Amino acid sequence: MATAASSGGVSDHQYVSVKLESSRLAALDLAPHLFGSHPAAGSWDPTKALPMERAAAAIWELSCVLPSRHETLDFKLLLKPKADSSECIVEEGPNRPLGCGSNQVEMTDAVFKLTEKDSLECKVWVETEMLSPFDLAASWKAHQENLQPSRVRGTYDVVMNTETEARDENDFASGLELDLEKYVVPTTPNMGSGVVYAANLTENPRSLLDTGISPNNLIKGDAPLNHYANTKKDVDGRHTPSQEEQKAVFVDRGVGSPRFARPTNETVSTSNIKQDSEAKLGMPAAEGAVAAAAVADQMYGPKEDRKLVIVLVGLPARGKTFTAAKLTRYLRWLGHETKHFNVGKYRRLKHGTNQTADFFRGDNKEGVEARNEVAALAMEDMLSWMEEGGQVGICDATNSTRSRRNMLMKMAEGKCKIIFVETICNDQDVLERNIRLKVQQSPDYAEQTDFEAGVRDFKERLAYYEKVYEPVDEGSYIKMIDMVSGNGGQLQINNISGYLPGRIVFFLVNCHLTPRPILLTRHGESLDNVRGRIGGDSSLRSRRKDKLRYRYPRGESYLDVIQRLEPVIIELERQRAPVVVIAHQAVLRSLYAYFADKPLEEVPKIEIPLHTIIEIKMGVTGVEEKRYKLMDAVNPTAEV
Ligand SMILES: Nc1ncnc2c1ncn2[C@@H]1O[C@H](COP(=O)(O)OP(=O)(O)OP(=O)(O)O)[C@@H](O)[C@H]1O
Ligand SMILES: O=P(O)(O)OC[C@H]1O[C@](O)(CO)[C@@H](O)[C@@H]1O
Repeated sequence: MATAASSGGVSDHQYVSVKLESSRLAALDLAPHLFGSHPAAGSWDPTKALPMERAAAAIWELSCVLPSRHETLDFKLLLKPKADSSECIVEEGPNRPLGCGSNQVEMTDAVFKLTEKDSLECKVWVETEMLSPFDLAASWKAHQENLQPSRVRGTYDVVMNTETEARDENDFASGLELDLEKYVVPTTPNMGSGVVYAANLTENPRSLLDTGISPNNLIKGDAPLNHYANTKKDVDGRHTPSQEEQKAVFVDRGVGSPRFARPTNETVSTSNIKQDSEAKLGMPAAEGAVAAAAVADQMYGPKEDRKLVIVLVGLPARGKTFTAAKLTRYLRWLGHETKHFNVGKYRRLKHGTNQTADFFRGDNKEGVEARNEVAALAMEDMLSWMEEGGQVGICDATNSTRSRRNMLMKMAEGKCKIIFVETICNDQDVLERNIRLKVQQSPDYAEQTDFEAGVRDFKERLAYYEKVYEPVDEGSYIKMIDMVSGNGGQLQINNISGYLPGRIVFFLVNCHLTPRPILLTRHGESLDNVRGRIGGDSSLRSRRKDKLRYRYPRGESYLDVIQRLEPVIIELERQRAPVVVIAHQAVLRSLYAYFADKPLEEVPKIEIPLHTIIEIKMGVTGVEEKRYKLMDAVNPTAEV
């Protein structure tokens, strides 16, 4: 089993997307345009400015593909009255430069002077991303065929390098004859059908659910992430979740009511809790040399060190749930029984989804009690699960006061070790983007029809939290400070020791949010592939009984391969440029399982077809997948 990984190189074309948001613009009958120094952007001639497409009620966008090694381009936005486009209003301030190079998202305001007394402020996002060869090929082909604006990533794009139409044999783009869009194949609902709101995928609150109903029917973990992307229900295209979806999960027992007894009739599936002797001893399910270190720690450490609780800390919209979900995926992939308990999910279940900012006020005694109560319930559920064999529990809430953290520490005393992971972000642009994402995605705002009112409410909630926030300086902690601002940020650690905490620190220090594709593909079809043979002692098929753990004589099991690939996953997380991984199926299955969050037992069965490219897109909302099938395999049914 071998891995060949290379980064970047194939195409250094740059995809640029400019988005403008204004709730006033449509009513003013003004159409936003972009013009700039490049001939394709009108060479500063307003009459040749490029119109932006209306993407939503208050959003306009334009995307373009810039050639490799382009000169710095300057541009500006301008507004043209729909009735008389000769009178245009150019945005105030200096030109906006578009440099050549890295992936980044930038958010600034554009100010247009409508009259002497009236100015219009619009939010503007400029996102640049190194372009995958597939998107480039599709765009190039469409441009060649139609000489029309084509679509890349779902938005219209303009190909800027029109003057280089004369074909050059050495030019990558001109040599591509493949329209990869037509090779796109449907993918599994797991990653392929869009990103899912991460908090929905966390543990179902067992202590809050009535008996006799499957929790999976109650909380729809696969609900699409963006309310606005759903069936049009109102002017902004917001999706209002069905009453059933919201109400079925709502079991209101009143603020400050006594704790509920845990249902005697267990309704939560515990099938994935290991019942074998290994689990009872608190041993990790993972095998191989790396996991041996964890086993040693667990055998010789004090009892409470055998179980680990990671308590997230931070103001709202700081990436706590995002970080918790990522850590959960990583630890599970390494074979550690890990569960993510999101207190927001408990809160929504017990108190409904329509709480206003007032509920989160630090001086709202009832609200504080209610929040403490659901946090305690989540912690209790986590500790019970740990007694049943769980190894790492992740408690995801703001946990923003010392008294809340004391309560959690008391509950965990003598049972498990606690590490606080605090996410701090002071970058106003990142925060603004996060807040807007939250209002788009969170079930808290699913019924709010006025997007800006939702943003205001969330900002008010945030301000209440800021008033009482006490950063962590107690116990064992990892502080992630401005890790996504683009400048690298910093990680501060205090009182961290042991194998697993060490791995967690190393993982977190390598994670970032820069959008980039990771391309997975198998080697070319071999004669053995055609014959359906995998060589060696493959007919031993002991292997058939337990393909995940079976270790070939002098060889490896899938679990061994996963352990061996751990540094590759860290490297894929660390890289900011596109990466292509060409490898054998077992290696790709193991890597893919990480990104798609597949349970270990499924790894040996994951289908990684020949002649297919799996594009994994990592970005600010999580992981998405797209597949391209380039041709059929000679023997597609051959098991390898
Ligand atoms: N370390 C980080 N710092 C800032 N933003 C981050 C970080 N990690 C992820 N993000 C971004 O923050 C966005 C919002 O994250 P998330 O929903 O996890 O916030 P949260 O802190 O859990 O908020 P809340 O407390 O309101 O539930 C994510 O979509 C992601 O783009
Ligand atoms: O009770 P705490 O610690 O504020 O944290 C839980 C709360 O955090 C939030 O994520 C803040 O936005 C809410 O969804 C949730 O109710």
